[in-house]
Amino acid sequence: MMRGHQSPELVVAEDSNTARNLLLLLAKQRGVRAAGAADGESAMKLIGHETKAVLLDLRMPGWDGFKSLEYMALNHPKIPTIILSAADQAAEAVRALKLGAVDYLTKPFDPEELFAVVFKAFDLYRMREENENLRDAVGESANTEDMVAVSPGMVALMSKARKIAPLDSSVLLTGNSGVGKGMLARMIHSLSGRSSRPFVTVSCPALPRELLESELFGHEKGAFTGAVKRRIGKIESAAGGTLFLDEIGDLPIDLQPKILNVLQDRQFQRVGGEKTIQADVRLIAATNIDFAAKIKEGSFREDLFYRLSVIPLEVPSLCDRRDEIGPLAEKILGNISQRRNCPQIRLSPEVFELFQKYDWPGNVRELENVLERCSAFCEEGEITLADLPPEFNQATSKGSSSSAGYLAGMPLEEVIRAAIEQTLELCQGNRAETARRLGISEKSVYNKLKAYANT
Ligand SMILES: Nc1ncnc2c1ncn2[C@@H]1O[C@H](COP(=O)(O)OP(=O)(O)OP(=O)(O)O)[C@@H](O)[C@H]1O
Repeated sequence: MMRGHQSPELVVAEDSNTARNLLLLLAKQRGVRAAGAADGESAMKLIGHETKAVLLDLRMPGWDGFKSLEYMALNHPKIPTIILSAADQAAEAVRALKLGAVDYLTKPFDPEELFAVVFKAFDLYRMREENENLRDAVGESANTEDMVAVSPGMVALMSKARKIAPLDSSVLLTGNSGVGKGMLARMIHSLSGRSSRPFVTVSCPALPRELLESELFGHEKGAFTGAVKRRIGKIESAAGGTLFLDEIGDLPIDLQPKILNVLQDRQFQRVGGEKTIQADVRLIAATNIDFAAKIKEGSFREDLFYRLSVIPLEVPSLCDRRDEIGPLAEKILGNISQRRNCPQIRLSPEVFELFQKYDWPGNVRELENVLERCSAFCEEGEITLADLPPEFNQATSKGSSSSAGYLAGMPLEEVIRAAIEQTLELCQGNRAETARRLGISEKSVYNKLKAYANT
């Protein structure tokens, strides 16, 4: 039964009274506590502690879907938003997805399909919450023992990291995607004098420019449309601790002087604010790109690069430390087994050998994903060749650790499709990251996927 003080699990923003009332009725029939409003702004006010998803019409009087999405990204980033769009609004729906909506449904919708999407969004919300709790827990406990380091390169890196951890200088971590830069940053923080204060991460490509600026520096009430209350940015919330700027190469050029100011003068201003605020953070930045090219083309300031890289540390790719694949796999499988409360899952000798030969372009993250997936299917606690994903077998069965051998003779379109689909999987469905890694536009990724969906 709905109690007065409980906030809705589902908020519906839809200007058509008939459609809104129908949605609320359908929700009630499924035991979902829902509330609705006819415009975005009123709907946003209904969001409470128990809200796990928002259904958002795109065209509404007052705050439309886009304005509401921006508000959600700023104020309720964990709550998934599902777009309700008319059949002729496909382009707008895509824009909404880019602004962070998780899915979109075209009207008229099938109630079963609609609620399947809503329940998936509830699951996603729970997952985001769990991840956040997990991250907080890991943040507290990250220490040298969590990080596997047995290869000479990693042992040397860890020893350097331990030495520089207590200093307050900024650190630039370089290395390919998934090598462990984020983990190393946490470790440096946990070994520093700032360890009892927050470790705060900001991923530069994850947000559009305006949202990123507000995420970093915060904003004053009324600074821009949607800024309905003052917001404290990540630099401020990391006070006394460490700010980890992931993928710093994607920091927009016009935000770079503001970060330079934080590094040089240890101060900044909130967006729309006049007060100068002291920035008490240690900066650790990470990148997987070649800065020389970015500086040359003028998209990254050289002075900022030098300020950031007072201490440069390079994390080697997994294929350059193959002796670490075994210990890493064991550690990851240990974590999985512990989480599932089952005996330690092992690799069969054949899989172990194959793992040593494989190139691991997605590095430790790919190893984690493969193990996570295989251990869900494996029987009797051992991962065998049959449990491996097909593309993994394909890539290695030709006796070559590089994929070039099996690509030869394949129709180009299939190669492109495989590259897009596998990169998307590697990036856990993140289209923007997929586009970035493949060096194509996000629109091209979207168009290709749309075309593949019809074949
Ligand atoms: N040496 C290691 N020991 C144990 N786990 C590791 C190690 N290196 C990486 N991992 C794990 O691999 C995953 C990827 O690591 P992380 O996110 O730190 O990589 P990254 O280099 O920051 O990636 P990206 O550039 O894509 O952000 C994480 O789940 C991390 O816990």
